[in-house]
Formats: sequence, structure tokens, C-alpha cells
Amino acid sequence: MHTLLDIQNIHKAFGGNVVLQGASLNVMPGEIVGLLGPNGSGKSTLLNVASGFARSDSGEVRFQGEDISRLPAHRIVQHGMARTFQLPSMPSRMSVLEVTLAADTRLHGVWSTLLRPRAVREAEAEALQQANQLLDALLLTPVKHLAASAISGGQKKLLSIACALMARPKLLMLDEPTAGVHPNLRRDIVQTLQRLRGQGISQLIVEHDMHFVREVCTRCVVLDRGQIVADCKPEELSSHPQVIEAYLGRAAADAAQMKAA
Ligand SMILES: Nc1ncnc2c1ncn2[C@@H]1O[C@H](COP(=O)(O)OP(=O)(O)OP(=O)(O)O)[C@@H](O)[C@H]1O
Repeated sequence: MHTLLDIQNIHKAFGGNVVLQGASLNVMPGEIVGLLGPNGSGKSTLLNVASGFARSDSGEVRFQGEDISRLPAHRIVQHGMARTFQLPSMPSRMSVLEVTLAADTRLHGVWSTLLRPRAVREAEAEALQQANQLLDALLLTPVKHLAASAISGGQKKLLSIACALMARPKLLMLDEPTAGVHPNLRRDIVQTLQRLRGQGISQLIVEHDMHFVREVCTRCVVLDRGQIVADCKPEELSSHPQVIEAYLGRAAADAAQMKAA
């Protein structure tokens, strides 16, 4: 089986602040990989680099074998990799449905759009149908005509997932999809992500909630101070010495090892 996403040896500094120091990870088809780590360890930066929202200083990102390290974000989406953001901000002058439609990646030339030949009209009808289906699946139909800025924070997270799915991605990258979300909505997000996996959409998810990670992820990668310190099954996290050290410090890791011995 070929690797879907292969991130190799990424280095990234902001001025003197060295954030990523040779971080590498991969996602295989069918996986939901959790990217964990303490605050400020570089998780969102790694997602930004992989999705074309930030340039690495060195290292390589390959998607389905192709080097996408220097591609801009919109080209990466067209390759089949879409993402959401930690704090999605939504426009006030567009409805939920319009925002979803605007995320459609089927591009048409200016002239063909203006003249609206049949192919463009058919593509627009297809996009509308897809948007309505996604909003329905993500329980956003009741609010689809409201201003996108007016819906709740949890609903904005669902809307950003709908927008990412408009690109029909093979890999969906989610930055803290359940942070600040009500437990009922959290359950809906968990079910949605599991259903998407069933539909063949692999996922890379930045998340702090360990219950969520155990429920959803098939594998976990832990980042600490810009370096990958663990790559393991979710159930191995709580006893992994490097994970304990990353979250609780060296003394806690030593104590855990002595207890296990
Ligand atoms: N655009 C930027 N300019 C300058 N520094 C940045 C920028 N983006 C991130 N950083 C810095 O990079 C470091 C890592 O931030 P990042 O958001 O990647 O961490 P994180 O692991 O996602 O944290 P959290 O779990 O708190 O969201 C932080 O010190 C942050 O200030």
C-alpha cells in the first residue's frame, strides 16, 4: 500500500524561535492519525506546512508520491488534501450554504462561467446538491440560510468540515475539531469522522482530548518541542515514557518507569 501523506524532516523557525526540528510523519490510506503534543509544540505549524499555509525552511512533503512542498494551499487542495482551522472565522455577509458553495474547487474559466454553457450549469447543480447533502449530514440544514458568522462555535467547526469536504479530499486534516464543542455535538463529530473514514477519507487530526483520540484515531504521533517523540497506538499513549515526559516532565516519566519495573 502506498503512503498517502509523507512528511519528511521538516525544519521551521520564526525568527529565532525554532518550532520544528526535523519532524517526520506519514498517513497511510484508511488511517485516522492523531497528532498530539503539549501547547506550543508545533502541531498547527506542521499542519500549516503540510497544507501549504506556511513554508518550511527545509524538509519535504509528499502527497501520493508527489512533492507538494512548494505548492500554494489552493493547489494542494486540488491534489486531494483539505483542512480545517482551529478557530474558524466565518463571513457575516454570506449564508452557511453560500460559504459551503464557495468552497467548491471545480474551477471554470471566466468566459464559460459568464456564458454559462451547459457543462457549467451542470457542475453548479452538482455542487449545490453536494453542498446540501454535506450540510444535511453535518446537521446544518436548519441553519443553512443564516449568516455564517451567526451560527454557534461548534456549528462553525462543522461548517468548516463541510467546506473542506466540498473539495472531495482523500485526506482531511482537522485542527482541534472538538475544542469548545458541546458533548452532543462532539458525539456527532466523532460519528461523522468515523463515517468519513468508512467512505475512504483518511484523516490527520490535531487534538488534545484523549477520549476523542482513543475513540477515533487508529494511530497517534506525538510532537514535543518540534520533534516527533512517539508513534504508537492510542491505547499505548498513557504508558509511553516519551509521552509522559512531554506532558508531565522527566520526573514523572522516571516515576512511571520505576513503577512498571
Ligand atoms: N506565524 C507565526 N509567527 C511567529 N510565530 C509563530 C507563528 N505560528 C506559530 N508560531 C509559534 O510557533 C510555536 C508553535 O505554535 P503552534 O501553534 O504550531 O503550536 P501548537 O502545538 O499547535 O500549540 P497549541 O496546542 O497551543 O495550539 C509557538 O511558539 C508560536 O508562537
